[in-house]
Amino acid sequence: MSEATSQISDDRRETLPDQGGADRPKARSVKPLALLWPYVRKHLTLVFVALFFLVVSTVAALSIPWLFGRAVDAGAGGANGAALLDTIDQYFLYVLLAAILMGILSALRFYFVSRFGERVAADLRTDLYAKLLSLGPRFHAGMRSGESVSRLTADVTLIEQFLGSSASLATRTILSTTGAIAMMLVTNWKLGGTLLLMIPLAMLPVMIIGRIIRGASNRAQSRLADAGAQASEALDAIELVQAYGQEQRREKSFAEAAEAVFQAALKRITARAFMILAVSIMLLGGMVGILWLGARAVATGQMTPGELTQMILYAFYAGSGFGMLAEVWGEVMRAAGASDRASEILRETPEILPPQTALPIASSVQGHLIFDAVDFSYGTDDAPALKGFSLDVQPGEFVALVGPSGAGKSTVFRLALRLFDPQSGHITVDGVEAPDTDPALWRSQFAYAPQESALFTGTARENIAFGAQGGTAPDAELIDAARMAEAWRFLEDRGGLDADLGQKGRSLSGGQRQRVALARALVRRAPILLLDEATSALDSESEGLVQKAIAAAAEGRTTLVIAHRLSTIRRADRIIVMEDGRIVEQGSHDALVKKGGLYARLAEMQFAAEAAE
Ligand SMILES: Nc1ncnc2c1ncn2[C@@H]1O[C@H](COP(=O)(O)OP(=O)(O)OP(=O)(O)O)[C@@H](O)[C@H]1O
Repeated sequence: MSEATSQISDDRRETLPDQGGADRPKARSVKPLALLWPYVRKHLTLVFVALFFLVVSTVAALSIPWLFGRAVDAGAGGANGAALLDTIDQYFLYVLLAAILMGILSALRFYFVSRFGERVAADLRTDLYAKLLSLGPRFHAGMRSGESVSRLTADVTLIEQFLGSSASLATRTILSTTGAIAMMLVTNWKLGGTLLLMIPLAMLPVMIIGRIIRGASNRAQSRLADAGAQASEALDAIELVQAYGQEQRREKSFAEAAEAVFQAALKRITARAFMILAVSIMLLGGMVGILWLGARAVATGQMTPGELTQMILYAFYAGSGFGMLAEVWGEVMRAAGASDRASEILRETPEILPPQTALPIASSVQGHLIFDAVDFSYGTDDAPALKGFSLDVQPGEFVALVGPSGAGKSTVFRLALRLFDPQSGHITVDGVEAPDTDPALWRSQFAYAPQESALFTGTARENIAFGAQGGTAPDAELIDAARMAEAWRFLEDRGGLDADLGQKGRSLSGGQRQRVALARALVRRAPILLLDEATSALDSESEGLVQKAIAAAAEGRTTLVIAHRLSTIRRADRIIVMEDGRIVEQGSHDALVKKGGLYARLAEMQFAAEAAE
């Protein structure tokens, strides 16, 4: 086959191991590719070097048929004996040199083009992830689960394949096809012209079948992705699946998906078989046709045998070039779709940004947290989650937030942490208003322990140090925090700070996870502690330990707890009872019980059993 095709298969092999993104939607135009320009511009030198080798290697490739033709003509040129052999040797030496040169240039081209693709992909991935991390929960809630990760991985892989392979392949194919066509016309315009008219005709069935194959491939890919998602969801919740005896149903639906993948693949295979048939017939038929027309032209003296040889070789270049362009086009459009999706994220601006001139928060912070007439709703169409919410938490005070589900307790925390900003009202720490300071500095005043004590896969050290300002702290501090949080004893048994907590901390019990999460909050040494107490029942020993840990954590800090346990609530200096986004009652446990309002009712229902123990 022609040089172009063998180079293509080399590049294809390079991209084969990573087929990520084959099921990602294509764009309708190539326009979104322009969005990659800032990344391309950063590496212009690399682009020019790659382009240089691309052009010269293509020219070298195009010279080979011509040299062949000359060699053949030299052989048929009437000279004889030693002179003929000399000429043949000479021409074949040229061909050999051109082939070696082409090999070297192609290798250099491949190196620089691929390096460029990988470079841009790495930059783009880093930027995308940084942007994703900077965007608030509102943005992430609006994204389908897994979609952000797909953009980070599958879409960037498509872009990488485009820049590191398809773009170069397309440019090279356009160059070599145009060159081959020009050379065909130069060699013999009559025969060249006839062949040129035939190429598109011959390509038509290939293109049609190619389209069918691509459609079938895409369907198979998306079926496979569906089946994969289904399988990973079930395997993730394997305990639930087995507990509910859902194995067979899950198996059946996966088997259906697997069958659908097979059916889609069968269509693709059938179309491909026809493609092989069509291509073989056309290739052989085309060759016979060229030879036939060529033989006649040589016989009538319109062409030399060398010119015929070179014509055949150029026709192969042009033919495979057309085929390749049709195939590469799909990849170009897919990459355009990928860059559209990637740039959609890059164009987003975080809701909460530092102000032009950020006010500092005094280093000797007291932890005086004030909510003043705060109104907030999550979306423009959503009912307000907080309505005229005012709360003044004194430095060192321990405040318990209680109220029915959906009352707005977690929302108070989210606003305190500036994950969202309120539509109206003010939130201040030690007199500094939230929007006047850098969000990172603002958040460094808070330590937060969520209800679902989310831990990361890794060691106790990594998980506790996650809370430290700057993300690292000496081991001694981590151990202190773990001790205070009543987590050290069980961690010590598992190897101390090096204890592997398993995937997302799953090798720990609920109560243990909570205490590690508390240790993580404690190591932060922040003046304000936000604690979302776990609702799940703990055995009385764990409960006692968690209570001790909370007491230690609250020591010397302003503490807000979304409280579900009577023991925590009793400890509170003040209980804030919320309902429907407002504070409806506040005071001490005894005073509120006496009042006989919402708190008294909640306490009766929720804490009766607990109090009885
Ligand atoms: N991300 C969100 N988008 C839209 N609405 C939300 C979002 N989070 C919470 N809400 C709504 O805001 C209101 C207050 O929710 P919030 O989570 O603050 O309640 P809560 O008192 O913490 O409840 P629970 O005790 O069940 O955790 C609810 O009506 C809830 O449906």
